[in-house]
Amino acid sequence: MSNSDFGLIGLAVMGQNLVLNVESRGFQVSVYNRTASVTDEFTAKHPDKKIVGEHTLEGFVKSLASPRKVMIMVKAGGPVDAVIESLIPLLDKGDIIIDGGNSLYTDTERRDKWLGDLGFRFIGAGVSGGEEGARKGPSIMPGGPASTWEVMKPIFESIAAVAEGEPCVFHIGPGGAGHYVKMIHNGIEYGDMQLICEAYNIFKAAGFTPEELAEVFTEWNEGDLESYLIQITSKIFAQKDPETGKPLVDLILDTAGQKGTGKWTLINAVENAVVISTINAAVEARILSSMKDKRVEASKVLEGPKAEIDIKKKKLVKKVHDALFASKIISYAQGLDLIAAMGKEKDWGLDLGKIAAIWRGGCIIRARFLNDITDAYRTNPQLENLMLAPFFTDLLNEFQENWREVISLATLAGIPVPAFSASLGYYDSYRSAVLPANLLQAQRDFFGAHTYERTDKPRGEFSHTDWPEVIG
Ligand SMILES: NC(=O)C1=CN([C@@H]2O[C@H](COP(=O)(O)OP(=O)(O)OC[C@H]3O[C@@H](n4cnc5c(N)ncnc54)[C@H](OP(=O)(O)O)[C@@H]3O)[C@@H](O)[C@H]2O)C=CC1
Ligand SMILES: O=C(CO)[C@H](O)[C@H](O)COP(=O)(O)O
Repeated sequence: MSNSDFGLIGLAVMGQNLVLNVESRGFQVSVYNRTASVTDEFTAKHPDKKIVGEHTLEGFVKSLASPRKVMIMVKAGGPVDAVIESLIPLLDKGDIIIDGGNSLYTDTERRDKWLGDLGFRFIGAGVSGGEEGARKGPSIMPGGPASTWEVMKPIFESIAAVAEGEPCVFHIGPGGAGHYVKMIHNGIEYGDMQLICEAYNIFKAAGFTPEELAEVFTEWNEGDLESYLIQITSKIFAQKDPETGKPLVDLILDTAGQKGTGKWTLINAVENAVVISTINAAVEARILSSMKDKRVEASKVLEGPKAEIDIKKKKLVKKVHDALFASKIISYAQGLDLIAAMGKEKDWGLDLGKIAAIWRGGCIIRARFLNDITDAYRTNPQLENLMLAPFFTDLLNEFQENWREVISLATLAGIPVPAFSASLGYYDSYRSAVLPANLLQAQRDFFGAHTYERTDKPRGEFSHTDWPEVIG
């Protein structure tokens, strides 16, 4: 048998499906998994495919054509380093290692330097699309040297999703840029998911059944909210539990898991002094959801109104649609703002139009409105904030009344809407020519002589006041 064009290590959900995808494009693929039985089961399931299963890393490396292209799809963190360390003695200079997992971008930068110094080539590529995307065409966000990308381009372009005739992959930038953009993609994913959950909670309080919600989300998916997450949500509401015949969603415990990309996004936002309040609220909502026992105890003593919303269902659907869409625009505005800030800070030369374009297909956040985001940045690559692109300004102006009403209705009924509220708070703050920070500056000057600028003096000229003494 000839040597394989591509090798993949880590045959869990993502790895297996990526292998099948690569193989289906005409490449021969060698595979290796730490637990050998997984390799055997996988190759036995696909006897007619050009897939070579290996039980040892030595055999795996030997089975690859030069320069070797080895993709690692294992758990992020220590396992990636462990696999790289085992590969180093077996590879030749010039061979290419691709980490396709959800690695923290700073780890990718460390690995980029480590492997580069040893003469290997390294690509840190975010891959999005879950099981189905990996199999049929994910969105891929590769970072690393442009020359290494050129070698990988034919394979990556052939396996990626296609949106509007364009492959959902391009060279994002050097070093950790690809994994960084994937991290923000996931932060935005958290925001999208939480906003949908808040809409669901409001609908529940208005008496919608899961069957009715399946219809609402199906209808939404045929309009301007069309997206993968809205689509799967409609399917979730329609799903019955085979054991009980009840809607499955009603039987799932309300405690959310998270693997870290949302938290990393928040840390990075704080480091860059960029507001991502919608994503922040989404991460915190997952944390609060996981405190199930504490919430159950608190629900017995802390009072609030009955969670009931009394409004005609059809009217509510339109209002919640507007609140959801407006909040979603804010979430993307914030995520893209963070990418722009970090891109500048790191001098990565990031292209927001191209990034939005590769999120239009394959990935979890794929959505019809990413076409409009792509257009907005292609029209004006220097766009200050997505909210200020005329298309989105018009939508926000149209939606803002219903958005406020939904948040008021929810708040008066004691229904938590942290991501809706955080989004509106950002919108209202951003559009306020005057904020109450004058008082804040006075407070800072009062207790710490931090000085302040005055409205009647030029910017950059700082004043201080001898405030009255307050301590005894
Ligand atoms: N699942 C998803 O929807 C998505 C996942 N990702 C990312 O892709 C990567 C793979 O994800 P997924 O397919 O879900 O698999 P998991 O993250 O569950 O990882 C399981 C794989 O990692 C291997 N592994 C774990 N520890 C080690 C180690 N110390 N040495 C060698 N191999 C090890 C396992 O081997 P063994 O069988 O021997 O245990 C198995 O092949 C992760 O980084 C994930 O975050 C990205 C996008 C979507
Ligand atoms: O990267 C992904 C999707 O894009 C993975 O599914 C990831 O695990 C999602 O994050 P979390 O597990 O924290 O919800």
